[in-house]
Parts: sequence; structure tokens; C-alpha cells
Amino acid sequence: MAQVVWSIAGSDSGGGAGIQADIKAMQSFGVHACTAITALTAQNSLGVEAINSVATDVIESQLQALATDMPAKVIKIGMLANVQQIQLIAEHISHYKQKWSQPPIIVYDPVAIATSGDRLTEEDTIDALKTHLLPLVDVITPNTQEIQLLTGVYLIGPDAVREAASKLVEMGVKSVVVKGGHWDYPKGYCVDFCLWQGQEYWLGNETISTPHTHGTGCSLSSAIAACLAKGYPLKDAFILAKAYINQGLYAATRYGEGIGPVAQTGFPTNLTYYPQVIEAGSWLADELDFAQPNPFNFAAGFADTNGELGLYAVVDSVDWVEKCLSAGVPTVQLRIKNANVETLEADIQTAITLGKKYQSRVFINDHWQLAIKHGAYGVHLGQEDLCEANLKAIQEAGLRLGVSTHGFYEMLRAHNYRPSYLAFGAIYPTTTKDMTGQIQGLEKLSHFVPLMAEYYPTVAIGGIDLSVAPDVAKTGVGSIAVVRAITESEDHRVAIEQLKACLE
Ligand SMILES: Cc1ncc(COP(=O)(O)OP(=O)(O)O)c(N)n1
Ligand SMILES: Cc1nc(C(=O)O)sc1CCOP(=O)(O)O
Ligand SMILES: [Mg+2]
Repeated sequence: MAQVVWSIAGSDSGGGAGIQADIKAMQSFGVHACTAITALTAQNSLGVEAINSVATDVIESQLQALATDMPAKVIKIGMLANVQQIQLIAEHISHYKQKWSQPPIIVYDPVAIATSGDRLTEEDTIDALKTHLLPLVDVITPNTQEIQLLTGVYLIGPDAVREAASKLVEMGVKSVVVKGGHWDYPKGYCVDFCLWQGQEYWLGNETISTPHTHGTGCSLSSAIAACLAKGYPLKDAFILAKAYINQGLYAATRYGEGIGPVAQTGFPTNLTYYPQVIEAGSWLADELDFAQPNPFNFAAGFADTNGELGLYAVVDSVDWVEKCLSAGVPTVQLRIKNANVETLEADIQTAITLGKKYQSRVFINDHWQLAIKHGAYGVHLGQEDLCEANLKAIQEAGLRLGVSTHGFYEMLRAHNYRPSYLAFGAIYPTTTKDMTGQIQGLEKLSHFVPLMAEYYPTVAIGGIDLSVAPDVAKTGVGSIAVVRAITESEDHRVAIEQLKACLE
């Protein structure tokens, strides 16, 4: 059954923003949208002609009907027309947070000013928002004007964005997404910011040239709400919502004489629409003056693997490397954790030699210095390793680079480095490694693969065994990486043959 998401917002008679946009955006991400309407605006593509706010008892009756039968996983709040409405909504949200067995996640889009420049709320609402609503908000999604209105910080650069976001956190908001659509900094680019769990995330793409941007704010926050309801972490919801808006801007058309609405298309399936993760070392990061801890850290474009990797065994000893290679596994990774310093280098050297003997690919996990020293086929690195490893040295030595990813954000971050392959995990729960909170499932895998398969060999890892390998293979992923399905099998040769057959 689809997850339920509520939108508490105003109706846009022009059909491009407000409740109308929210329902369409939520539907695009496969959740069920319920609504409580706060105002009936009279709008068209030329602007706002009237705001007819809904009486608080009428709003309350809508909330009551929903709460008794269709509680929401996520509640998106948009336009609140006056102080009475803010107080009413805050009281109800506070009650849901305390009383519901699963407290809802609150996404608040502080709709104060429409894209047309028209004000949508009464002047005295700002204080009421700060007092009553903001302390209940999990994710706030202001545009640059709205964040200025709420915090008094004028957004002249990235440090000002950070400062404004911190002020919102001081006001009680848990996470902040700042929409850069009106920012134009650096010139010609649209840069967005997210502060989540104390970490900052920056996304950027070239500004998409269209006048038809009506409803982008509402749609972005609704897409975020829908993705949160689907279980995506905020950093992934942020990326997906941004890609959704970009896709919609490319397809936007006019319906009246003025500004047309952003098109409401489906789940973004083309990498062209996805923003770039802005990281130290990249051109956009330099423009934004990001500090770069290690100059050697950034390198893009690694040697290729000449095709998909097939069955991929991840093992922790030279003995297992040889057993897998001799049984016909085309790709093997030596993954030694808590290494014995006395034997580590010899083990890595032997594994590399075995790879050459069997003319198969042997990747070395983590120990990139030894992998370079002994001429390995490739190294496999995790996301944290990307900040520490000398990527330039790996690239210049001609080693292949495989990178682990867990979700959309990490996938796009890895894409900055143009590695030799991308691994997606953990697809299923596993006992081999603690992957709490990082289980992706088949639905997400089936989004990752078509996005990336055109550019990289793809690998699925985590909890994969013979019982699920055929389903995993159906996503089109080029390789299945396993630990226990081989090392804990009764007969590794039989297991290897059966797993290989799933990929054929
Ligand atoms: C093929 C493949 N995919 C993912 C991983 C995990 O790598 P990493 O994130 O570096 O974690 P550790 O393996 O080091 O615990 C992998 N090893 N192989
Ligand atoms: C080493 C590893 N990395 C993962 C990731 O998702 O990055 S999951 C994983 C463990 C895979 O072991 P098994 O096949 O026994 O479940
Ligand atoms: Mg590692």
C-alpha cells in the first residue's frame, strides 16, 4: 500500500502551484496525497488576484477527517495565510507528534512570496511562525527571499547560507534545504544547500533557461516529503527532488499569457537531470571557495574494466582468493579487515599474482598504497576513503577504482570521480557488516541501475544469495558481489556455478 502524505496548503486556481502542484509531485513519487486547504487563491499565469483564506474551523474539520482514518507518514505544510492558521496548525502538529504511534515528519515550505513576487501571507505572520511552528519542523525548504525574511541574513555567498541555516536551527528547525533558484551564484548556476544531521550538502547545475518556473518551490518540497515517506534519507530526497524539478523545467510549457508551471513528470530517470554533488576540488567548489583538505584528493577518470564484472567474490584471505579464481570467478576482492601487519603485504602481493595467473580481476579493498606498490588490477574504496586516499596516485598508476555507494547522494558523489565501476549496497540486510540504515532494497536498485549503467559497470552487494540473485539480476545490474553466499556455502564450486548462472 502506498504511503500517505498530507499537504496542508493553499489552492492555486491556475493549477501550477499550491495544493495542485503538491498532489502531482507526490503522485510522481508513488505516495498517496491527502489535502487540507488553507486558502483559495485566485491566480493565473500573470499573478495573484485574490487570497481567500479558509476559516480555521473549516481547516480543522479537514484535519480531523484525515487524522481519524488516514494518518500521514509525512505532513507537508505550505501556505498559511494568517496568524490564526499558524496557531491552529502548530497545535495539531504538536498533538500528532505527541500522540501518534508513529509521529509524522514535518516538511515546511514557508510560502511567503510567490515566484511572481506577490506576497502570500499577512505581514504579522513571521513572529507567529517562529514562536509556534518552526520548533515543530523537521525540514524547512525556504527560497533565498524566504530565508532572508525569516533570519535577516542577506545571502551574499556560501558562508551567509550557512549562517542563515544555522539561525533556523537555533529557532528549532531540525534540517534546512535552501532553494537556490533565485540566487544565480555562481553566475549561470543554480546551487542548492542542505543542512542535515549537522552535515552540509551542496548541489549545483547550470540554470535551466525557461520562464516557466511557477510551482517549483511547492513541487520541490512535496517531492522531498514524498521521498521521505518512501524511506529515503534527506540527502537522497534532496537530490531526487532537485532532479525532478530539473526534469520538469526542461518540459515546462505555458498555458496562459505569463509564467507557465513547472511540468510534473515522473520519477527522474535520466542522469542529465540530476544535479552535481559539489565537492572540494571541483570547479563549482572553487567558485564557492570551498576549502580543499588534500590537493591530491580529487581525480576523475579511472582505467576501465572492459565490460561488466560478472560474479564478484569478496573474500578475506589469499586461500579464498585462489579457491574463487580456480573455480572460475571472474572478479575477486581481497577484503582484509583488522589486518596482521606482518602478513598483510605478502597476502596482497600473492592475491595480485594469483589474479595475473588466472587472468582475472583482483581488487584490493582499502589498502591502496600496497595495491599501487604491487601493481594490482584495481582498488575498491568506500565513501570515507575518498577523502583520504591519494586518488591521483591510483589514477596515474593505471589501477581501476571501484567505489561503494549507498543511495543517490553517494552515487552522484562517486560519479564526480568517474571511477571504473559503481557498487550499490546494501541491497538486503547482511550479517557480514553493519549496514544499519543503509539497506536499499530492490526498488531503489532498480532506479540506480538504469541511471548509471550507460556510464559504468554496475555491482550490487549486500545480503545476496541464490534465493534472491535472480531478482537482483533482473534489475539489469552487471555484477553481483557476495561474501557468505560463497564462503558459507556447502560446496563453493557449486555455489559459484549457480550464482554465475543467475547473471547469464
Ligand atoms: C563490491 C564491493 N562493494 C562494496 C564494498 C564495501 O566497501 P567499503 O564501503 O569500503 O566498506 P568495507 O568493505 O571496507 O567494509 C565492497 N567491499 N565491495
Ligand atoms: C562488504 C559489504 N559492503 C556492503 C555495502 O553495502 O557496501 S554490504 C557488504 C557485505 C556483503 O556481504 P554478504 O554478501 O555476506 O551479505
Ligand atoms: Mg573499504
